[in-house]
Amino acid sequence: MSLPVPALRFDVDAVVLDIEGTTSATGFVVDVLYPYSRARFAALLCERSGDPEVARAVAQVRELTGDPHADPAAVVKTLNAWLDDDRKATPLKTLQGLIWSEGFARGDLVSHFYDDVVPALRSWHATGLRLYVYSSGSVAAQRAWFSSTPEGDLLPLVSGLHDTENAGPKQEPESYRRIAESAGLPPGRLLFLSDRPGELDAARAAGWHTVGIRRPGEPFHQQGVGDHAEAGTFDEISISTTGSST
Ligand SMILES: CSCCC(=O)C(=O)COP(=O)(O)O
Ligand SMILES: [Mg+2]
Repeated sequence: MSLPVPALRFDVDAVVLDIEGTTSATGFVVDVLYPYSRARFAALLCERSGDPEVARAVAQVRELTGDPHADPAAVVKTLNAWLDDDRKATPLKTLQGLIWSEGFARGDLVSHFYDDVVPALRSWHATGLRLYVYSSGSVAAQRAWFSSTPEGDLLPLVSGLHDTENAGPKQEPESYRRIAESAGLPPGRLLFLSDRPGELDAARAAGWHTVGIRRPGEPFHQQGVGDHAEAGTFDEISISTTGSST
């Protein structure tokens, strides 16, 4: 009996991965990580207000809310409201990243990956394909996420981490151009995997290949991924790398 042949085939040099809804369950992020950060915002702002990253994020919250004098309690209230809406605001993600990376380092947290993801990442990496992450979660959060997985440290598989701070918003083509430039690759040599059609549209507008990942139970599963190629799991995607860009 022969194995099923993946329907989607690409020749690229790099795959760029979204996390929530793509490599990993939104439910895990919302049910495990969000409460963990919610319980610690007040202490972080109170005890580490002098930390430059905390101070910068607080200043960004004040700017975004148009309230330059918001006190720590008001800032925490805003952060919690953004959490309730799963709003991907950069200062929220910065502060969550600080809290989560300490939680992962302490062993309180272990990340989640769908079953098909880690074998695919290992096998793609083994063929010479470069793997990058582009997530609304901060670079600090991504580093902790890939370091502390149920299958050990996966960070050595990853060539670079991108977030809304170093690349820009995920729904803007310019962000994808920035990532391609930092990887030193032409846009046609990059493949982006994401669950969100707006992100896939932006990547395609920048000249990238795209596959929408539609997993049952994920928030974007019903809506679909527009006219992008789609896969239910990473097993359905076959990637070769001829290195033709070098
Ligand atoms: C390790 S990142 C935690 C998840 C998160 O906070 C997030 O916003 C993920 O968004 P994505 O862009 O990966 O869908
Ligand atoms: Mg996502």
